[in-house]
Amino acid sequence: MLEVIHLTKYFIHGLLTKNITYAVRDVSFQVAPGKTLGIMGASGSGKSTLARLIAGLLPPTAGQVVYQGSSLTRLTASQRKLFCRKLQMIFQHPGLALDPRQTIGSALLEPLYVHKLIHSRRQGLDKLDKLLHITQLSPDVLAKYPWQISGGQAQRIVIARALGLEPEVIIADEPTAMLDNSVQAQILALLKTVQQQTGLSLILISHDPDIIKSCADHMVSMANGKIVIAGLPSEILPRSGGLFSLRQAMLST
Ligand SMILES: Nc1ncnc2c1ncn2[C@@H]1O[C@H](COP(=O)(O)OP(=O)(O)OP(=O)(O)O)[C@@H](O)[C@H]1O
Repeated sequence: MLEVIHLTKYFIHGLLTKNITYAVRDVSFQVAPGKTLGIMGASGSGKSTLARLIAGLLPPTAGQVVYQGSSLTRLTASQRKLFCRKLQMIFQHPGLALDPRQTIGSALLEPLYVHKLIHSRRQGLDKLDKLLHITQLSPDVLAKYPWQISGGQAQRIVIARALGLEPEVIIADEPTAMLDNSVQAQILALLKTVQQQTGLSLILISHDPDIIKSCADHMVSMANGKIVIAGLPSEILPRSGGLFSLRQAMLST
C-alpha cells in the first residue's frame, strides 16, 4: 500500500522579495496493490511535483509518503535503493529517457546489472526475451538506437525497462500525450495487462478524461496544488461523447 499523507511542497524564489509558490498543498490519498489512481488537473495544478514527491525525487516541505508501512524520509540507504527499484516512473517524452548513444539492448540490460537482477549474459538474454514478449517488441529493436525507433516503440522500451526492475508501483506522467490515438490505446492496454498480471499499483497522470475513465479505479482532480475532487471516475467525469472511444480501442488491441 502506498500512502500520501498531508503532503505539501512549496518553492521559494526571488532575490529581493521572496515569493512562495505552493505546488502541492496538504494532499492525502492511498493506492492499493493492483489499483490505478488517476490524477487530473490543469497545467500548473501540481501533478508533476506530486509525482516527484511520491517518487522521492523531491523532499516535501511537510507531510510524508509511506510505502509498505515505512516513511520514505526514514529509509536506510539499502531500503532506499530497493524503493527506487520498486517505484518506477514513466514520462511523456520517452525519447528523453533514453540515451541516444546507447543501443536499446544496452539500455534495457544496464539497470538489471545495476540492481543485480542478472548475473550473466545468459540471464540477461532470457530477461530481455521476456521483456520484449510482454511489451510486444521485435528482437531486432535491441540493436537499434533511440533515434531509429518510433515514439510508440520508445514508450514500450521505457515500459520494458521499468518492468525489468519488477516494480510494485508505476507513476506514469502523461505517458501517451505524445502518441497518436491508436498507439495511445495500445500503450494503455499494455499497462493494464501488466497490472493484471503483476498486481502493481499505478498512478496515472493525465489531463484527458477519457484516459482516466478508461484506466483508473479512483481519481483525484487537482487545482492550485490541492485535491478539489476525489472519487470514482464514472461518477466524476462526464460521459464521453467523442468519436473515438478509448476503451473500445484498448479492448481491440
Ligand atoms: N522547481 C520549481 N521551482 C519553482 N516553482 C516550481 C518548481 N516546480 C514547479 N513549480 C511550480 O509549481 C506549480 C505546479 O507545477 P507542476 O509542474 O507540478 O504542475 P503540473 O500540474 O504538473 O503542470 P503541467 O501539466 O503543465 O506539467 C507551478 O506553478 C510551477 O510553476
